[in-house]
Parts: sequence; C-alpha cells; structure tokens
Amino acid sequence: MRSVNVPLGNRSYNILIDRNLLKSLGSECSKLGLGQRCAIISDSNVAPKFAKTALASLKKAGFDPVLITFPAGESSKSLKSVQSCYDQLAKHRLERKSFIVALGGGVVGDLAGFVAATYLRGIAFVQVPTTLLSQVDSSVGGKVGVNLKAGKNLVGAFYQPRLVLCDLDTLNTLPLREYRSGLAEVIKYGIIYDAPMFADLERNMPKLLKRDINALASVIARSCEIKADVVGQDETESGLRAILNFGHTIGHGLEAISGYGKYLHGEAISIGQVAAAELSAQVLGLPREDVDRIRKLFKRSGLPIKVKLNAGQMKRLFAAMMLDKKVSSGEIKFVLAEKIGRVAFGQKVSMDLIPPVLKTLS
Ligand SMILES: NC(=O)c1ccc[n+]([C@@H]2O[C@H](COP(=O)([O-])OP(=O)(O)OC[C@H]3O[C@@H](n4cnc5c(N)ncnc54)[C@H](O)[C@@H]3O)[C@@H](O)[C@H]2O)c1
Ligand SMILES: O=C(O)C(=O)C[C@@H](O)[C@H](O)[C@H](O)COP(=O)(O)O
Ligand SMILES: [Zn+2]
Repeated sequence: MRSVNVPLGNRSYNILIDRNLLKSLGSECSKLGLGQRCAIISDSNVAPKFAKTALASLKKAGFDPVLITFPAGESSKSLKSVQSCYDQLAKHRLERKSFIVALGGGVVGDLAGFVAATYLRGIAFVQVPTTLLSQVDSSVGGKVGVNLKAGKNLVGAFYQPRLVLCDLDTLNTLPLREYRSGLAEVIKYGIIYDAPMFADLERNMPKLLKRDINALASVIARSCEIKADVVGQDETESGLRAILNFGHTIGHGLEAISGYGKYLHGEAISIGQVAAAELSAQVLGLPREDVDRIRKLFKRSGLPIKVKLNAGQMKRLFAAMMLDKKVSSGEIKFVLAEKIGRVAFGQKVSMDLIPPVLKTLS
C-alpha cells in the first residue's frame, strides 16, 4: 500500500492507494473516531458497481450506513442536487458526529464534500474516488462545490476530507473516455511541478493507456504527493495553489459555454492547457520545443487539443472566463509556464492575445 499525507496541522489526513481497498473502508473509518451513522453519497453508475462492497465493509466495522444516489454526470453538480442530499440526510437523521462517504468521481466528491461542509454546519467526510481524475486530483485538497449556469464551481468551500481511499481496482470499469480525462490532470502535474514526471509520462504513456497497474500506482501516488505539497503550503489559494489551475481559465470557460455537456472536465482542460502553453510562449517565452512536447503528450493520450469557436462563442467564452476565481480588479490572472516543470501564477495577459492563440488550436 502507498500512503501520502496531506500536511495541514490537526486537519492532516492520509491518501491510501492500493488494490482491493474498498473492502477496508469500514476498518479505515474506524480509526477516525467518527459516529456510527453515516451516508454513502454516490451516483447512478457507481452505486450499482461498488456500493454493496462499501456498505458491507462499513456494517462489518459496526457503522450504520445509508445510501443516497443521484443521476451520474456533470449536470448533477448543482444546488438542486445539494438540496436533495440535505433532504435525505435529514430524513435519515444524520447527526453532528455522523459522516459522509463520497463514493464516485469528481462530481460525487465535489457535491458530497459541499454537502458535508454545510449540513449541520459541517460533518466529517471521507473520499473514495473511483475515477482516475478523482484519484489524482479532486479527492485531495478540499475544494468542494457545485456549478452555476454562469460558471464552474462558483459555489463552494474549502473543506478537507478525513481520509482518501483510492482503490486501484475500481478503475477497471472506467470507460476509456473518462480514463483519458483523468490523464489531463496527471499531465498537468508534470507541466506545473515536475519535469522528470513529464518525461516519464512521455515514456510510459503506452503502459498508462493499457492501465498497467504499477505505472498507474506510481502516477497516482506522485500526483497526490504534488497536490499534497501545494495544498499544504497554500490551502485556500492565496497564491501558490493557483498553479493547480493551469489551463483551467479557458477550460472551465469551454465547459460553461457548452452547457456542461460537450466536454468532460479533462477534455476541456486539455484544450485549455495547450492554449495556456501557446500563451506562455508569447508572454513568458516558453520554448517552442516545450509547447510541442505538451501538445504531443495530450494528443498521444487521446485527448482533444483542437477547438473552433465562432464570434458568438468567443464572446460567451470571454464572459465565462471573467467569472474565473483568479480574476482580480476585473483582470484575469493566468497561470503560465516558463518551461516544463515550472509555472508562474498571477500573470496579466491582454485579452487581445486569446483569439489568435485559440486560432492556433483550430
Ligand atoms: N475539487 C477539485 O479539486 C477538483 C479537481 C479536478 C476536477 N474536479 C471536478 O471533478 C469533476 C470531474 O470528475 P470526474 O472526471 O471523476 O467525473 P465524474 O464524477 O462525472 O465521473 C465520470 C463518469 O464515470 C462514472 N464512473 C465513476 N467511477 C466509475 C467507475 N469506477 N467505473 C465506471 N464508471 C465510473 C461516473 O458515474 C461518471 O459517469 C468535474 O466537476 C471537475 O470540475 C474537482
Ligand atoms: O485543487 C485545486 O486548487 C485545483 O485548481 C484543481 C483543479 O484541477 C480543479 O479542476 C478545481 O476544481 C478547480 O477549482 P476552481 O477553484 O478553479 O473552481
Ligand atoms: Zn481540474
């Protein structure tokens, strides 16, 4: 078993990474000093696959779990779903010492985490991520929340889980498109923090695409180490944490203007990161060779790197980008790369540069 600690003083927690871990959910939760009553929050794809094992494990360890599900998909990451979860938690009489288990991908984790952060003014929660994206990124670091029509993640909180349990075996049933989506966040870590990791990904992409278990375990652990290191230094994004947002200003904008239906998160930020790389070349002199390596790695992962927007869509994209949380005094602050492995945050960029940059992706 691999274990990564997220260092946040008395709110520190571990990320456990191994095969066949779901069976240990109950025994791991027993170590946390939580109440007996708990709710698994999951979605309509994940619950039929994994809820039975999770419920049995919790019961065996003496917990009293109930299961709450909602329809799978990004459109469920909404205030409407939050309300429905609150109603069901009240119906099942969860108490202050009760806890929530988020069983699923990033949509489940972000939504269930927000519900945990706010129900009874906050009850404990445990993340059990079942997608690659959620194992390498969304289950770690405590950003929880939901979307508004106007923009991604506009309502939320910073609220840390008590434990993250990544069962590698759950990834076996993940559809290929979803798996690739997770690779976009993995590649991000190489670009923002770890040039040798980026080079390893270039070498090992064929193995990763075959879901080779050793390659996967290493990549998940390294991604979690990087995220834990960044979050440990800047939990609430007063500065450094913004680097985790590389490629997200344009990526989130694309998700919002397409009504959260066209692109998966990883697909949108694949395009966003290629655009950010092109922008970095112009603003920070990111070497052309690095831009090309970035483009090529996303492409080899099977992720989209092209986008074509008409004038109306470009206008809507700009409006969505202005709702980015990195906007300050009406100006978007970008995360840009100086070279692979090193980025700078808080970069002012003239909006005039965006349409020509997106043109290079058409
Ligand atoms: N909080 C954060 O720090 C953070 C970081 C990155 C992304 N996010 C958010 O995460 C969300 C994307 O997460 P995601 O990519 O996990 O999407 P998701 O939760 O929608 O899961 C993807 C799809 O796979 C299904 N699924 C999940 N696990 C499965 C499994 N093991 N087998 C078969 N099917 C399975 C789901 O039902 C869903 O249909 C976005 O909303 C994004 O904004 C949050
Ligand atoms: O954890 C972070 O910080 C991130 O930015 C991780 C991102 O991959 C993730 O998509 C996050 O949800 C974006 O947050 P937001 O603050 O830009 O909404
Ligand atoms: Zn992301």
